[in-house]
Amino acid sequence: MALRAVRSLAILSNPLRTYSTSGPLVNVSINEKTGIATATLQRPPVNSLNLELLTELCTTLEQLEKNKSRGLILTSSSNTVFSAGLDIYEMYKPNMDRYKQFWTTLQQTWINLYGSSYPTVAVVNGHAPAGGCLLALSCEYRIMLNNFTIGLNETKLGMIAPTWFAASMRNAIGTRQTELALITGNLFTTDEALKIGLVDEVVQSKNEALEKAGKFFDKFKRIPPHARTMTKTSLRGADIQALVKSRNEEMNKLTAFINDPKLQEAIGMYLESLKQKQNK
Ligand SMILES: CCCCCCCC/C=C/C=C/CC(=O)SCCNC(=O)CCNC(=O)[C@H](O)C(C)(C)COP(=O)(O)OP(=O)(O)OC[C@H]1O[C@@H](n2cnc3c(N)ncnc32)[C@H](O)[C@@H]1OP(=O)(O)O
Repeated sequence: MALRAVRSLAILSNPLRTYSTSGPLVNVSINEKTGIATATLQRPPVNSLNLELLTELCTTLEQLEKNKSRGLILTSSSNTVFSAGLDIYEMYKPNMDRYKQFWTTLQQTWINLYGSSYPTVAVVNGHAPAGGCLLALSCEYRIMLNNFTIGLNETKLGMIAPTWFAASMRNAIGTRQTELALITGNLFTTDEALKIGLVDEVVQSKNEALEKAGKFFDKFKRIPPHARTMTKTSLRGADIQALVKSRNEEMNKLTAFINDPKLQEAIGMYLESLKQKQNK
């Protein structure tokens, strides 16, 4: 908490620096006038989160923190998919060293995004199942385009959403709605998501979403950054600490979980069903 406060106070005195962390899978641009960064996921066809994409995103978030960013918009280069969630191939017959690196990077990406000192907006311009929903939930504000779906659907895949996925959803929609959403693995339509507060605004176009995102950032023009950050930390810090404490234990459980032959069979069948869908 104290460190974050010191960092936040530094924001008041340091001029904004420009920098570039763009990579092949995450394009980063900075609006020179506002200092707001836009990170665009660009891993066709569905921005599934593999180790390489997560590593780039994680590094981008670290750089934004280091450079005292004014804010971040997280969005997708696809017109139909924000992110299809974790790359299922990272969990299918995995190489265990890579699998461990993959989960460690996912955990760190979440810590960096959910706990960022700078304001964050997800412009959800397409479907956002599972890990895609997690990324959106990790931001402070979600603006979604109409006619897509969003949710933590892990139970439908025979998996369990880790506790920090659940905590991120609870932070947005409360315990009751989270329990219902998780046990049913529901994917919400945009309008349903708006109704329960899973997203904050629904818009018709990406331009409109970007305009609304600008209005969200404007709210902080007259708020001292250290007060903003400390308030966010007081609300989200416990969720982050819980993961930090249980990281190793979670990795052991995840390792045992993924090596279960029945789960591997189920994942194989799910991948097949996704392929079949394309052939129809
Ligand atoms: C404490 C310890 C215990 C806890 C245990 C925890 C256990 C582990 C927890 C797991 C958590 C998992 C979270 C996840 O994120 S799992 C991923 C879930 N994602 C999904 O179910 C989404 C699947 N995809 C879709 O529904 C659609 O693709 C959609 C996003 C709606 C886009 O549809 P469309 O535009 O029609 O595209 P296609 O379906 O045709 O897909 C195009 C190609 O992309 C491939 N694809 C899709 N999704 C994924 C994915 N997530 N990973 C890898 N690949 C994916 C799809 O197969 C097509 O491939 P191809 O062209 O080769 O046929």
